[in-house]
Amino acid sequence: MARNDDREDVLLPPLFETRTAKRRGAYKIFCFTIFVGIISVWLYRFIHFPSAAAAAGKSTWLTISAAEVLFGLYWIFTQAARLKVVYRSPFKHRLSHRYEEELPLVDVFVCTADPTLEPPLLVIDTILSVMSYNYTPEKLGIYLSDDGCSELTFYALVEASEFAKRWIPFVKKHNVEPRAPRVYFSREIDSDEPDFVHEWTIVKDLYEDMKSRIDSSVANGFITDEIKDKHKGFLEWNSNITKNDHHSIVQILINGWDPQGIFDVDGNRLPTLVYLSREKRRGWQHNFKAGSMNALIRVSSEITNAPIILNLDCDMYSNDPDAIRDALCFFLDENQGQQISYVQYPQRFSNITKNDIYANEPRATFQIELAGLDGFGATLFIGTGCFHRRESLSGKKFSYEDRKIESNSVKETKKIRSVEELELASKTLANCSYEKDTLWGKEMGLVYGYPVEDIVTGLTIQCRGWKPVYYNPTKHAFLGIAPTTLDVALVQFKRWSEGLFQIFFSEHCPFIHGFGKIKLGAQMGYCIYLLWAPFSLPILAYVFVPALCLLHDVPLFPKVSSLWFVPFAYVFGARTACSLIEDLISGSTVKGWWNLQRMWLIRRTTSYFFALIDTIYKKLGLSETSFVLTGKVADEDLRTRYEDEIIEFGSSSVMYVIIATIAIVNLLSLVYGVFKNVAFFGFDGLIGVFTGQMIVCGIIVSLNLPVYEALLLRRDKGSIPSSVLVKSLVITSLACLIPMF
Ligand SMILES: O=c1ccn([C@@H]2O[C@H](COP(=O)(O)OP(=O)(O)O[C@H]3O[C@H](CO)[C@@H](O)[C@H](O)[C@H]3O)[C@@H](O)[C@H]2O)c(=O)[nH]1
Ligand SMILES: [Mn+2]
Repeated sequence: MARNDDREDVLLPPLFETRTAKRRGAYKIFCFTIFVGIISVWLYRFIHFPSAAAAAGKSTWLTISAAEVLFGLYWIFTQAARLKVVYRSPFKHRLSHRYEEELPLVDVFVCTADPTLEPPLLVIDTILSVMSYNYTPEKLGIYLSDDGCSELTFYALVEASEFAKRWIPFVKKHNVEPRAPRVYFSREIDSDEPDFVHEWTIVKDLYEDMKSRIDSSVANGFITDEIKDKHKGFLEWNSNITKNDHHSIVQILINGWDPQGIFDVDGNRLPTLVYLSREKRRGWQHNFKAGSMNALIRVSSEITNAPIILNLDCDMYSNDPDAIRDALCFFLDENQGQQISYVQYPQRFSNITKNDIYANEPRATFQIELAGLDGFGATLFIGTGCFHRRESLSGKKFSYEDRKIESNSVKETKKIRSVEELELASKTLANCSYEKDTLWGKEMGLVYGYPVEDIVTGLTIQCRGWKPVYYNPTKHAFLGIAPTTLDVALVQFKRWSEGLFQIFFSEHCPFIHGFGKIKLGAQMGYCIYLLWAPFSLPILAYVFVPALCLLHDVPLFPKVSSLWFVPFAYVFGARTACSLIEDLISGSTVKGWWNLQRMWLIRRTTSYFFALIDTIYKKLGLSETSFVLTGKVADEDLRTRYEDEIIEFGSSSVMYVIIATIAIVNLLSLVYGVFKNVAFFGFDGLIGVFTGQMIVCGIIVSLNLPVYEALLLRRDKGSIPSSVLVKSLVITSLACLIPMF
């Protein structure tokens, strides 16, 4: 990104603006009142510690007090992310005006790993959407990394490179969106102008033809010889190749700089398009997505070497053809741009239902928390939808001195080397042995050793002095596919919470690694996420202890008439109201908020808890890090239920046993508590010494209504199998026998 030094930088209006959220003063006062409430709760627990003669047991009291102390501390962390919320807005017209001719090269990395879970058609939809950016094609390099080493995926990419010749001129001429053909053609035609309709029909037919060719290859599971003859790339595959054992494959499908190269039907150039499948061998660590990103960084440096890199998961199509320009406003801003290492967009999805049944798009997190971390210069890197400065991704420390080294021209060597030479040279860079005894995965590229390579990499980049930014535009820049079953959603959260907790427990712990390098607020902000797994314990305590104590007539909370009841009620009420308001102003619905509360309860008691256990296992060396891929396809029957917002259980996962047990224990206690207390004391019983526990059970029961339904009423494939019901009834009976002391 060469800067023209003749320009009077200081006089130029900035390319982006940063606004700090207003009314933070009032919020701080409100926070303070909650804080006082929390302290009072702690104080109550301390002062009223049961004496030997008291009805309440010491251990239960201790457990619940510990849970409350942890909740309070966690709440403090969440407030760190709310102290300085900032919003960014780029000015892309200024960018075009000032830099149009000298805009930098941009490389786009798309990662895929499995042709079944991530169907090739889905992958090329993403590829085609980024190929059609409103950006000079010569300046775009698109790379697909295929960790599945699948001939089918490669074939789909070959087809896409052909289809692009028709697709790109069509979308650019008519300015249609979204530029992902699968999504675009699944919608109604958006104009009745004859010329357009004509062209639309032609392109759609081409798309349908391509789709059926790809679909039938996928259905066959192999590529016919007739197809194989059409591209030399297929020669790379032989019968010995498996997903986990194969040589490096690099195929440059479109060489965007070759004068005799490939042009679209209007005679315009097409972006460079490269297929990569890094070498895999038994006995070598492949490091999941981080490994593939690092291979991409090296291979692309040999071919296009763009100073800016956009990285996307294979299901994240580009929904805004101008997204590159928005992002460049940050990097090219004369005053602040130099220190910006990456521009992260929130992870949005195309298949979210109105009330987001699995809470896949946590609105307040996107709108407030991540923006709050940005305020501390600690924007999280969340793995996809992120523009990077190649330098910062390659391990460089930020310094003001050597800031003018970036280039915006195609690597000189590239122009004199043939495609074959380039392919040969880059293959070596994707070999297993290449990284041996190097700093890759440690100080260079994405960091290895964690299933959440993104968060830890972002943290190390910040610790090297860079200041990433978070940008949350109204028009979603990228749209992915969110899990549509509870199982998949919970497994995903298990991977995340496990990976996050591993970071906390490693040399990369923000308090250690970030000490003196990032702000304290940022370190605390990171912990909101890194501590998900251990925070399953206080929640588990809170869903079981009050309920079981109620069953055993052991009181845990102050009487309603006591003054001590006030802090409990206030902290709970104020926090609930606050989270509801935050979600509503961030665009959620009341039902969406309620669904989020249910998902929090479920995740914390299942995914996070299992993650905690597995982390301990790993620390003891009993198991290895794994990466369970998130499925991106759903069958018809399931899709209808998803669209109707009915939770899909449909397996007998142990996680469901926990969910069902919690639901049953609390229902039982609530019924017992209400009957017993009303029977003895009438209305006074309802507002007596057990009120607090009845409220806790009541809330858990109401969050679990869909669980009872799935356990008892539903008969569809998504209901909870009766084996789960039986197991949880057994556990419930045992739990009820535990003495509460
Ligand atoms: O060995 C692997 C495993 C995964 N992937 C790719 O990584 C991406 C993310 O995998 P997915 O199964 O979709 O996981 P998600 O939970 O949806 O991913 C989120 O969480 C990951 C970290 O756990 C981040 O890497 C992702 O960017 C982020 O979207 C996909 O494109 C995969 O193809 C690889 O390339 N190689
Ligand atoms: Mn994903």
